[in-house]
Amino acid sequence: MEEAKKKSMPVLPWMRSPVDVSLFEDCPLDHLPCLDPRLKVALQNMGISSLFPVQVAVWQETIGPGLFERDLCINSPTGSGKTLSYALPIVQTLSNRAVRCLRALVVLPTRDLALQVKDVFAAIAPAVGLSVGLAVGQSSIADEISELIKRPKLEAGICYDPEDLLQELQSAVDILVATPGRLMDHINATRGFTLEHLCYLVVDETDRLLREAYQAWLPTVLQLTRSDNENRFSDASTFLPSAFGSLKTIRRCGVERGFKDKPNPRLVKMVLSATLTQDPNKLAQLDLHHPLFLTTGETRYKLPERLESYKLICESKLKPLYLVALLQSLGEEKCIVFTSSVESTHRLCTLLNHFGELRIKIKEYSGLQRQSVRSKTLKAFREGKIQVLVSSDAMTRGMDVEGVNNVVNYDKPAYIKTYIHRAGRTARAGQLGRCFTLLHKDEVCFHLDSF
Ligand SMILES: Nc1ncnc2c1ncn2[C@@H]1O[C@H](COP(=O)(O)OP(=O)(O)OP(=O)(O)O)[C@@H](O)[C@H]1O
Repeated sequence: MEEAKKKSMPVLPWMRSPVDVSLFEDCPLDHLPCLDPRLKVALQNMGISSLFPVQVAVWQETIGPGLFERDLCINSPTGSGKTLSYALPIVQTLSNRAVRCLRALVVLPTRDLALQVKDVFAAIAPAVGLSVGLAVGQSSIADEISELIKRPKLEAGICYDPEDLLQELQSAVDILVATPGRLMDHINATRGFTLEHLCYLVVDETDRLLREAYQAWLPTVLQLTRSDNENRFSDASTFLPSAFGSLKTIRRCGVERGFKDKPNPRLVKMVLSATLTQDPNKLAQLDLHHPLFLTTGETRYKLPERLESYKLICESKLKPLYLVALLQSLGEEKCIVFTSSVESTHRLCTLLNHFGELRIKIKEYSGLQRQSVRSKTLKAFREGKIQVLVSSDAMTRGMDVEGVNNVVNYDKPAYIKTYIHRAGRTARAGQLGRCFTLLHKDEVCFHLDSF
């Protein structure tokens, strides 16, 4: 037991004395210190009357006594409300900005997740006069640029000297939610796109984003947001883009834009996941400043409180029949069935749709499909027009669909982390949920509770 505990002990010293989020309780909005009344109304309009524990803990480290002095590493279960935990303090802090420029950047691994997070910001930011943009490649790059960059003189019908153009371009957004690919497109080629004034960088689903280098987006962003005295430009030339549309984005020391006499603040980083890596090499890429680790309880990963996990043991060849019987018993409840590959997703979905007894709508959702098809399916699932989604792991991370009561692992997840993210599509926000895993008797040693 002691051995096991030692083994799971993080290597990094600052990870060994975390803030335990499980010691926090829900906090009614009326009792939340310093909450801007306009944001309180916006939250109430979203149906939120109190903050969840992770949101209260992060509030303390940002708006509360912590005052954003440390970078935050947040490891909190799926569905525990991590999105609002960073969105709310960022919006509240930026609410007193005097001049619009890009001050917060949130990076997510997929377009659907970015859209979801943008919706959360969009529900609160306008209440305090802030504007939120999206850079995910959903529309053409030209359309995206016109959403993100403003040309004041042109708008006012005034002719301008092309030489002055760069000076005149301004950000049309205060907060940008982006996927790494499109972010790099703007960094490389969009005139007037600058990270010069960035104050907050959020890396959501950190462990997934750190696995993928995506044109060196992270070192590029870190380099572009370093202040002059830290900036060794020659070192950067190894990865900085050649076209380099954002040469001007190198952060300057000096006065913060719109705040007279206030020095440019340090870039604050917030990194989050339900399965946050503890690997020092991976975390080193984030170049964290005096980081504070927030986690829930003593175990490394935690499942949602109200998740019920079941193992269904059957012979491999009978799996489809077991699944049909299970789906029949679940009636019209929303359910996501996970398979191990895009090919088996397609096969299983086709098969299920041939079972006449299943009087529910079943659709496939996988990485093999075009984004537009996936988005349409997801919308129909959200609206309850589809009851069952058969999905590959494209769906496992972060997706938040209301009313998903059941998750089925048709194929056993290869890793505990995969189990956590799949199961976490249900039992969100304190709701009840069930996760069924179909196993062959030789696979029963797969311990769902071994973490
Ligand atoms: N304070 C709150 N009160 C009620 N509902 C909330 C609150 N905060 C968040 N929610 C809801 O909880 C759900 C889960 O939130 P969110 O998607 O941020 O979870 P998460 O921790 O990021 O999960 P994952 O790790 O799966 O990405 C969302 O539907 C959100 O609207």
